[in-house]
Amino acid sequence: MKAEAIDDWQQKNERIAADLYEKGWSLTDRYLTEAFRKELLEEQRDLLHHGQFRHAGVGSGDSFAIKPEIRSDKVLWMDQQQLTPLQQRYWGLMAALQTAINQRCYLGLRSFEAHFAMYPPGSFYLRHLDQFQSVHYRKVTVILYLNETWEESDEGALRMYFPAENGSEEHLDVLPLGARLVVFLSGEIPHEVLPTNKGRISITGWFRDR
Ligand SMILES: O=C(O)CCC(=O)C(=O)O
Ligand SMILES: [Fe+2]
Repeated sequence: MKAEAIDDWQQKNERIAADLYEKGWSLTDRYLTEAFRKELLEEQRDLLHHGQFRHAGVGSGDSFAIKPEIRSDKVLWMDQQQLTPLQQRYWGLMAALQTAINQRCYLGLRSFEAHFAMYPPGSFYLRHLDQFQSVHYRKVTVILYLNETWEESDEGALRMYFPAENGSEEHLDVLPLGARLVVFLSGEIPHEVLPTNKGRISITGWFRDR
């Protein structure tokens, strides 16, 4: 990579880490080049066509269950031991982001896990936190959208909830625009995926402290 390209990533990562420190979440558009986004999308479509995706579940360990009334997306976990060259590039970007977050936020992030996600038309994920009751090691959520195009009428926004000044709550809707990266504290920001009208494709990852 050219020196200025590395500077560019470094700057993006430092700003994301600063946002996370100051307000607990961050949004970056054009996190990836169009070429890289398209390659990741193609690879994900390929894996989908080969039937490798499974219905996602909720909870972990003994409490894991497939609950289509709570979430109806399909996922494919990446295997760190068997990453394709393209997935390695994504993993490398996330490693750099993890370093930037650790330097700024002292979260002690030590490992990363990620899955491809596909929300078929009509699917959703009801309001939740990304930390499970019994499992606290997910510290930071990072979602990268890969969609080719997205209009307001396609719906399927990520809705994040925040405490408002008067003790009530406000929310922010974020459309899953291609190459958009959303990062937030897994244990602090309740969120949901509103029903989508169109197939919705992303990679969701979590930085963990163990
Ligand atoms: O895809 C999104 O916008 C959010 C997905 C999500 O909340 C999750 O996988 O835990
Ligand atoms: Fe989530």
